[in-house]
Amino acid sequence: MATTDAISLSPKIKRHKQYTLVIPLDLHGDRVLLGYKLRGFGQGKYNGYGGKVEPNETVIAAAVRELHEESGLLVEEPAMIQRGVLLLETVADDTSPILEIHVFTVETWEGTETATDEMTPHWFSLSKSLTAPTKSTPVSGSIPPSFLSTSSAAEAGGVEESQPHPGGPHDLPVIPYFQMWEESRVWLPHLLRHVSSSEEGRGGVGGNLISPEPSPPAATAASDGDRNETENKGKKYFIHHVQFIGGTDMDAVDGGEYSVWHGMGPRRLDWVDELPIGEWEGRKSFKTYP
Ligand SMILES: Nc1[nH]c(=O)nc2c1ncn2[C@H]1C[C@H](O)[C@@H](COP(=O)(O)OP(=O)(O)OP(=O)(O)O)O1
Repeated sequence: MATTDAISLSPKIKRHKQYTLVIPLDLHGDRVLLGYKLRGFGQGKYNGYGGKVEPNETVIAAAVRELHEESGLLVEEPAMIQRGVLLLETVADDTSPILEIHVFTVETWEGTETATDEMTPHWFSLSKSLTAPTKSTPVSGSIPPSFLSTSSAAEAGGVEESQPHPGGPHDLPVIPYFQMWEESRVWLPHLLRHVSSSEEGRGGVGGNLISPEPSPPAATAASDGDRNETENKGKKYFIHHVQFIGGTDMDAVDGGEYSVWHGMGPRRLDWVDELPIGEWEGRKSFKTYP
């Protein structure tokens, strides 16, 4: 509980750097699409699709553009469902901006997911990924070993289709939360449960594939906002504030270099009725937070 109450983002004037993050969901197929990042910021991690919001670009336009550039999927702006915002701050480096990452899901698109020189697409099971595994929970063995290295068909100059899973959606692996950005294991299961429970009300994800909402492990529940899950029902957006203290990611494919964006410190996850997107749209430079 202390972790959720302790945070206060820097009262100093800090630059906000805006990013987008889009997670394609195939609800009827009970699948979530993530990309394995081959280069740049977050190399060697799985993540949604996104990037920096360019000057004079809206957040939603950037989300559409980055999704297309990195995955080949084409969506219209109205199909982007805004789900929340990550406000990530590092206290390990006073000069780093606050990363303001706008999170969207999409459920309809044109085109087929395609490997690019930046991301390789991989489908994961939605219903099996509603709780973040603990460190000791084995990640499903069905992730091909080649996915765990930075070598890929894209690097070799080819285009790699996502791997077929002959047995269908039931065979898809759990999201490899420990190969994602550290705070993803907090907010992503929340988001997936939120989407799944809203879908259940509308007839269910993947027909009747969805299992009953699981109880998260008690230890993480109190500290990561799950205690409010019942009262959060009906609220549409999450805001996840995290401070990083800096550290070495021992799970990283690159062998664990020190990063100021590692070492999750104080954090809180709130669900809200409204997201002040208008307020955030113009916040690309120095502003006082909050
Ligand atoms: N801690 C974090 N948690 C998270 O979930 N996503 C993060 C994250 N830190 C960064 N990201 C995301 C935001 C964005 O989608 C992506 C980083 O974007 P990039 O640096 O690849 O931007 P661009 O695609 O604009 O870059 P270039 O193509 O290199 O110009 O990683």
